Formats: sequence, structure tokens, C-alpha cells
Amino acid sequence: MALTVGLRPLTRALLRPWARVPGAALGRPAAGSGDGVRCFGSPRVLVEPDPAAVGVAVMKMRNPPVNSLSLEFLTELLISLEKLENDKTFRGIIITSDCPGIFSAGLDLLEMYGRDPAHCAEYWKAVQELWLRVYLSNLVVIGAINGISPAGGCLLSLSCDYRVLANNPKYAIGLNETLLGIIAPFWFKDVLVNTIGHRAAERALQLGFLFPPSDALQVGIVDQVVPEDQVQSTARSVMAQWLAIPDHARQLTKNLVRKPTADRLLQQRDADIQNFVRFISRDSIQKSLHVYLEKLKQKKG
Ligand SMILES: CC/C=C\C/C=C\C/C=C/CCC/C=C/C(=O)SCCNC(=O)CCNC(=O)[C@H](O)C(C)(C)COP(=O)(O)OP(=O)(O)OC[C@H]1O[C@@H](n2cnc3c(N)ncnc32)[C@H](O)[C@@H]1OP(=O)(O)O
Repeated sequence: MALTVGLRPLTRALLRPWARVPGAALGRPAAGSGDGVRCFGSPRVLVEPDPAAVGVAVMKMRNPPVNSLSLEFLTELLISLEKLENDKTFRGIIITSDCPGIFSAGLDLLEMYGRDPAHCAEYWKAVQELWLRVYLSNLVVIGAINGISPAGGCLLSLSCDYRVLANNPKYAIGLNETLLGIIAPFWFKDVLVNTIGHRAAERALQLGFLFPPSDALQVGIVDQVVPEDQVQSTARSVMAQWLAIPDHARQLTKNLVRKPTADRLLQQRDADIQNFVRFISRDSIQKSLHVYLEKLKQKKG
């Protein structure tokens, strides 16, 4: 899937061979990777082969303070995912967070507030790309959700094949866009409907539900809820179960199930980008984003 077509110089520069990142070349321990484990990645994404599971990589999101999906962060995630897809030694990825208490705060609001249409278009293209890359990945992708996961963070989780959520009442998950005065795009909606059903999705989307773990399990937005210190080990054991299936058969089946949903976006990516730019540029929407960003600041007292 072409990554750099139509992206501006900034993003193409970020997509340059990731090995440019000091100490993060495949085979050399990246800064802070501790015991020399062979890993790679970039400033905001650390990818470590799982020492206890052959063919499994753990992708740690580390864009403090809240793993908000900025353009740079999206680009680094895309680069890491592409490298894993192209490295045939890997069959599965566990996606998790290195930011305490937060899986991902979703799309970076500052990429959509006060930005020109060209930037919004570039940003939305990267958001589309991340979803398509995860949702259609040939790898087994398991979300080890160790923090709160609103909106874009929920979409990332829903795009995994399986979701393990830590049993901490603060770690709510959901597509809460209406609480911000915006809406979830059709492909966010489609993934939620596919996961929890039409009526539950309709209600959750309109009310901007953020489901605490027990409710998230009950409605089906996550597959398992476990004590916080068992999230990674549970993700690893589920991965082993999924990797026991022959890759080719599993990949063809995943594609059979997911391609119709992905095609709805693939067939209208440019129109979706234009719709997003028109929508997000509305004065009323910019005002909503401003009010929401102010609320976040006031919350800190
Ligand atoms: C007709 C329609 C046609 C077409 C429509 C087509 C498309 C429309 C599509 C529009 C876009 C929709 C899709 C949007 C998806 C999204 O993801 S929007 C983002 C949603 N995210 C949230 O609501 C989460 C907001 N954040 C929080 O609730 C909290 O920060 C937290 C619970 C995640 C963490 O709380 P704390 O630990 O207390 O941390 P703080 O709140 O103090 O935050 C620290 C710091 O980070 C900043 N920040 C937090 N979240 C974001 C974010 N998402 N983006 C940018 N920045 C964020 C926060 O402001 C603080 O900043 P500082 O004050 O420290 O500078």
C-alpha cells in the first residue's frame, strides 16, 4: 500500500528510512531498550521482539503525555508497522502503551484545530492510512490495552484482531466524538457496528459512550478484561492461540471478513478527505474543538 503518495515533504521526510533514528536500527539496541534486546523503532514507537514468543513483536506507543495521534506519531507508527509487515520473521504484533494509564488519547486535537485545509488533508490521509494498515494487516494484531482509550484510541483498539483490557475503572474505551461536538466518520462507525452490533453502536456513538472495563466486556467492545499486571501475559497467550492457525488460512479469512468494510473507505479516500476538511474547517466545529481544549486545560486547575 503506497505510503508516501500525495504526502507533503514533511511527512515524506519522516518516512525516510527509519534507521536514521540514532541507535534504533534493526539489530542494535535502541536507546533505553535495556538488556540489549534486538529491537527497532523511533523516538515515539519502540518495537521489541517478544523474548518469550518467537515471531511476535511488542509495539510500545510512547508519545507522552497521552499518546495523542499527532502526524509525526502516526508516521512513526506507519513506518514501524510497514517494517514488521515486510519482516517475514514476524507473524504477530502486540500493540500497547508506554504512557502510564493511557493507551491513546485519540487523534491529536491540535492537528485539527486552527490548521489550514492542506494540513488537515495531509493529517486525515495519515489517519486513514493507520487504520487501513492495522485493520488489514496480515499479522495477528492484539491490543494490550493498558490505559484509557477514547475516540481514535478506541479505533486503534477496534482495528486489532483481539482486545485485552486492564481491569481499571479509569480505563474507559469508546468513540466519544459527540462529546467534543464532532462526529465519528463512517469507517469508525462501521468498525464499531461490526464489533458490538448496530443498535449498541448507534446508541454508543450518539451518546459518546466511554465504557468502563466491565461494560466494555459486556457490550463486546473488548474481548477480555484482566488484572492490570496480566494484560501483557494474557495478550501473549492469546497470540499463541491465534498463531497456531496456519497463516495463509487465517489471513484469507481475515481479509474475507474485513475487506468489504475497508473497501468502503478505499473506494472513496479522496472524497472522505475532502469531507473531513470541509467538516473540521466549519466555524462551529472549530469552536467546539476550542471549547473542548479549554476544558482539558481547566481540568488541570
Ligand atoms: C457531516 C459530516 C461529514 C464528514 C465528517 C467526516 C469526518 C469528521 C471527523 C472528525 C474527527 C473525528 C474523529 C476524532 C477522533 C478523536 O480521537 S478526537 C480526540 C478525542 N480524545 C479525547 O476526547 C481525549 C481527550 N483527553 C482526555 O480526556 C484526557 O487528556 C485523558 C483522559 C486522555 C488524560 O487525562 P490526564 O492524564 O489528566 O491528562 P491531561 O488531560 O492533563 O492531558 C495532558 C496533556 O495532553 C493534552 N491532550 C489530551 N488529549 C489530547 C488530544 N486528544 N489531543 C491533543 N492534546 C491532548 C492535554 O490538553 C494536556 O495538554 P497540556 O495542558 O499539558 O499542554
